[in-house]
Amino acid sequence: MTTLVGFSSKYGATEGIAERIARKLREAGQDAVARPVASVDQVDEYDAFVIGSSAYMGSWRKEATHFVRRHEDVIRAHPVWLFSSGPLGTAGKDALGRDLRKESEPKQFEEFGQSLQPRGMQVFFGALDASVLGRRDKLVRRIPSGLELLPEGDFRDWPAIDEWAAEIARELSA
Ligand SMILES: Cc1cc2nc3c(=O)[nH]c(=O)nc-3n(C[C@H](O)[C@H](O)[C@H](O)COP(=O)(O)O)c2cc1C
Repeated sequence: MTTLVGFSSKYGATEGIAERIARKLREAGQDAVARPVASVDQVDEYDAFVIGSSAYMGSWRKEATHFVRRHEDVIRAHPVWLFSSGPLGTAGKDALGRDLRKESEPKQFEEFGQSLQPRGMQVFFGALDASVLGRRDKLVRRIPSGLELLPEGDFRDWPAIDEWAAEIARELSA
């Protein structure tokens, strides 16, 4: 039984999360590989799916959305979990006191929550290195409150990621 941890990552933060999940699954005795979704053509060889993308402007990256839509019939016939990497900073709540991870759910969680009936959908804090951002992303950070919403740093919560991977491993071996 092989699990695909398929990811879309613009600057590497989500790739790191996907690699970590795959490693934790392997350490728990599961066969798991992390692959960029853009490099996966055939999904028939996988028996379970963990699919994740970073979120930009409230949305998963296009290649992740297209991947899921293209392989929806196969994916939904197997155990599936979705994750998104996005919110930045150390606060758990936004300026209005709302749960930041809940507010950072990409719109795809609603669509694929319905179509795939995933066993879990999880938002993880992400990472941002301003020095590697493309021109447009740099400009977005310059809009009013852009720097506040998109602070620089690595906010990935490894214990939370490990715990989620352990939960998946437990379900897969049940
Ligand atoms: C221009 C820009 C827009 C962003 N928009 C969002 C967003 O709407 N929601 C969110 O949760 N994170 C947002 N982020 C944060 C990224 O999703 C986060 O840095 C993520 O971990 C990057 O992962 P990647 O390197 O794998 O692409 C944004 C970051 C940038 C630079």
